[in-house]
Amino acid sequence: MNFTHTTPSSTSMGLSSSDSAMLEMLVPGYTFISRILLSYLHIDLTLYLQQLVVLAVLGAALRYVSIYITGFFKEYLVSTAEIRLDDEIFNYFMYWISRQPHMKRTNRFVAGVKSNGYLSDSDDSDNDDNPDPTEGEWNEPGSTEGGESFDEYWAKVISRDKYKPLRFTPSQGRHIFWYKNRPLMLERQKEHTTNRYVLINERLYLSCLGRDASILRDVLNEAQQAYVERDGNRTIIYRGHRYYSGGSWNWTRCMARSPRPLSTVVLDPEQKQAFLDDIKEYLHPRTRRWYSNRGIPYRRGYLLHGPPGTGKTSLCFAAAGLLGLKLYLLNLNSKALDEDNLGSLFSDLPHRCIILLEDVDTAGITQSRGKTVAKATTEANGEVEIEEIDDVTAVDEVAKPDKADGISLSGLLNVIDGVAASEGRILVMTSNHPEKLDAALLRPGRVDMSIAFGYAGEAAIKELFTSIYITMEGDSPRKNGSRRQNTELVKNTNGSALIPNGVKKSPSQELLEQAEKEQQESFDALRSQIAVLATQFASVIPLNEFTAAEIQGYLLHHKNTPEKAIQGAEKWVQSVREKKKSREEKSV
Ligand SMILES: Nc1ncnc2c1ncn2[C@@H]1O[C@H](COP(=O)(O)OP(=O)(O)OP(=O)(O)O)[C@@H](O)[C@H]1O
Repeated sequence: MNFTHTTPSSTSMGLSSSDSAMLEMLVPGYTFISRILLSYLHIDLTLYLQQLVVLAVLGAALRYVSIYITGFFKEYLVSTAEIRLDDEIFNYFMYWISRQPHMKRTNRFVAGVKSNGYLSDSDDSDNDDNPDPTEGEWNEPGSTEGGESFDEYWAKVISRDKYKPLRFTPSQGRHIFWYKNRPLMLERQKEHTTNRYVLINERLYLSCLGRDASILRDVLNEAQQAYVERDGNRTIIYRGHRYYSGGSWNWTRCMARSPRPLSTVVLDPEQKQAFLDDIKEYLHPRTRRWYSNRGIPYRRGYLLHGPPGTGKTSLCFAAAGLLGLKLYLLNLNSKALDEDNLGSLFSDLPHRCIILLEDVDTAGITQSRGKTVAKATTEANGEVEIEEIDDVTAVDEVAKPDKADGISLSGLLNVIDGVAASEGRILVMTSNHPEKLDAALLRPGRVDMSIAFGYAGEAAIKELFTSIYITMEGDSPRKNGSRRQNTELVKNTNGSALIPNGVKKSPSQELLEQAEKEQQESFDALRSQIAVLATQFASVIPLNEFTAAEIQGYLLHHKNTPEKAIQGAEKWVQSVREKKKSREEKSV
């Protein structure tokens, strides 16, 4: 007797195992489906084998052709711009697109209270990057606009703060929208990453039909313009930062703040002017040429030194605002920052900017590079005097032990002015103890100018007092609203409808002149009154003992009552002295 062993998957269906394997390859799941159909519905797929094979081959061919055509289309008939999350353009584009009318109509969007989502953890509606919409909105009781009490105003602000403005950006996937009568496609893609520290990484692809990508550049330029216009004249601050442990460091925009007028920084006017003139001279185009003609690296460094709270950071910030420069902050104390990252941060700096390294003496870079070191001491005139010393132990009390992590002195020196160091930037270092710094860090080329900030002398005390009590543009009137009335007058008389044609000097013009004169007189009277009070205040405060920050802090307690500030000054001096003494005793 002849037995032939058959299996359902081969002979019963008339298929060899190689045929099944081929079908399985063309139609994944074929074997499973055919068995189910045979068992439950008694449909034998092998009867339709020819048709099935033709269909499968056709399907595979179609898939291949469609991939090829899509690839061809993408490569030759479509232009695409890629936008990466770690670049500022991502913010520009998200800001721009969230304000486009089609974002109101789309049914697939990401809703959020931040415009960018990830780039900056502090870039939300609560910080300075988004101007407060309620700023200057309060109408005092009795004002012509219809006043409200502070409590009413505050209740309004608080209830508005509960609702952060919502922003809508396109969700993951493809979106078609129209720009200048042309269809554009935006694809938002989440990046797959194996790094467990990276929570989100994504890219945008902006495409248009045709090989001419100028429309994409137009969109991106417009996005940048919208973003930059929003900043106005505010000073943009970046900080060196990394997204996740082990990742690379980048400059992240952290806020945009109203510029600080240089006049509000109390410092010897000559020093202030010298600092500003020096920066301006450095930024002048002829200086760059001058440097390059002589082969001198085009770099400038400043050291601002003095006790805490004497205005070092304020001066740097005011200079950035005045010159419209971006400010880059970097904390050298971070153990996670290594020399490679420091180098790449410096090389990523734009050509014109201020990079501020605060408190360099605390950054663990105080150890010397070699055997011959120098001891830096601050002279009475504020200059940092450098004295060469052969023995390393001579500065032992200021030298920290080698750090396992972070930046070494030679690492810092290399990025500041090594062969690969960037050019064009303004480096500002601040220090509370310049005498602790290695002479190598202070030598010309690295520090070209040093400015000493000291405790407040008589002129500084008077200036601080005056700056608190003088009425400035934008201040609300403190009493009876006389300033506001004057402003109203200016507004009304400026209106063209109030000045009849052909009349040289209308009654309203005369009124305006009269009001301006009165305003000037009352301003002069106020100024001289404040000058007298400032002299009284300066006579009570011991000279060269308190920092500007301390004096300012005290005056802020009496910001509407200068007389009270003078009366309480002596008591305040005593209490601060006692606090300092007890702090010193504790630290000994
Ligand atoms: N010379 C000054 N003129 C005007 N304001 C000052 C001055 N010094 C300090 N202040 C005020 O004190 C505060 C602290 O000032 P700032 O941060 O500039 O001091 P700093 O010298 O940089 O201090 P630190 O060494 O601690 O960084 C600020 O609010 C600033 O307005």
